[in-house]
Amino acid sequence: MAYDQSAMNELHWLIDMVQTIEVGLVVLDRNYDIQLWNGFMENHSGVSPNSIKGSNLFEQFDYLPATWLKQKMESVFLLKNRAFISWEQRPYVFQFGNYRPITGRADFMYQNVTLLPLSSLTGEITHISMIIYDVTDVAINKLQLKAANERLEHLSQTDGLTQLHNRRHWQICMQREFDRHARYGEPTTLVMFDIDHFKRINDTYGHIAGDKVIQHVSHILKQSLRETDCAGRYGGEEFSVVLANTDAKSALNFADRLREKIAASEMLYESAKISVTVSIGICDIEEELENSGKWLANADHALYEAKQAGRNCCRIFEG
Ligand SMILES: Nc1nc2c(ncn2[C@@H]2O[C@H](COP(=O)(O)OP(=O)(O)OP(=O)(O)O)[C@@H](O)[C@H]2O)c(=O)[nH]1
Repeated sequence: MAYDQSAMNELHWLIDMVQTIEVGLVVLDRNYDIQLWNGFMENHSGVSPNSIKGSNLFEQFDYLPATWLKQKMESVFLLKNRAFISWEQRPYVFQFGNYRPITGRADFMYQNVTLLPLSSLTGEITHISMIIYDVTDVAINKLQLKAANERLEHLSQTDGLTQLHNRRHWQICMQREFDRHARYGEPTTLVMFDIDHFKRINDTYGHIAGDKVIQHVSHILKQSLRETDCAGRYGGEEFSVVLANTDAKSALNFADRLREKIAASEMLYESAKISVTVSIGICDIEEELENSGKWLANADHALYEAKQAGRNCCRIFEG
């Protein structure tokens, strides 16, 4: 008798805990009809256990990804194994609002869900249980950390003045294109250019005007690029571009168009109209090129020749 009493007590406590625990508990039968719906589910869905018991889960919540979820549930019935749904795979299964004040930034509750086979007294799997965990805090923290890391990564790769790749990151891209050429042999060309007599701009109009000219030139450069081109600010007023799938002749077309666009444009600074020109060096990858450093040096040499030839012109490196 005393044993019965204690067992009854235990059962009572368990039911109480199931009702009040801060985790969602749902039991479904073989037809996905709801057999148990605890307090957590009631609080977040607004639907009481009495009104939902016996109704079909997928009819009750028609937004549920039925095909996908049924497939997972069938495998739980069949293989008698647990299955997990992580918020990273699917942010939520049940569309519940997020009421937590600390994570007010999320509009919905992120969830991890476990599907658990429930066996009858004969050992048959007749039901499954869904256990729904609110992981909004963890998810938001992780997403914020990821976003912050992405911002930091972008900052560490980007030149602040022009928003082009900075020198270090551009060199990594350039090396990648050099290696790609070694593997696939596609024509790849390096273009380096430098603003002519830039010192005079600084001396005449001041450093701020000089900075604006650098931004102006990089803006025109960005407009001229294709998706696959990799452009960077190599140094103060020196820019570098790797043109993928482009031979020296096509690169010369690109470079001449860019040069003409820059020469034809004007930048307004205070009441002054500032025009600049650029000199451009071009070098494609030849078979005898030992490394990317030599490629860069050759393009730089071609740029030097363009300067020597009177500036505002392009030169292709001739070995
Ligand atoms: N405003 C500004 N000036 C810079 C920046 N980086 C480098 N410079 C200046 O750019 C000038 C480069 O001058 P030089 O290398 O002599 O070349 P240049 O006057 O352009 O002459 P050429 O290249 O021979 O046509 C220097 O005066 C640098 O101080 C920058 O970020 N902003």
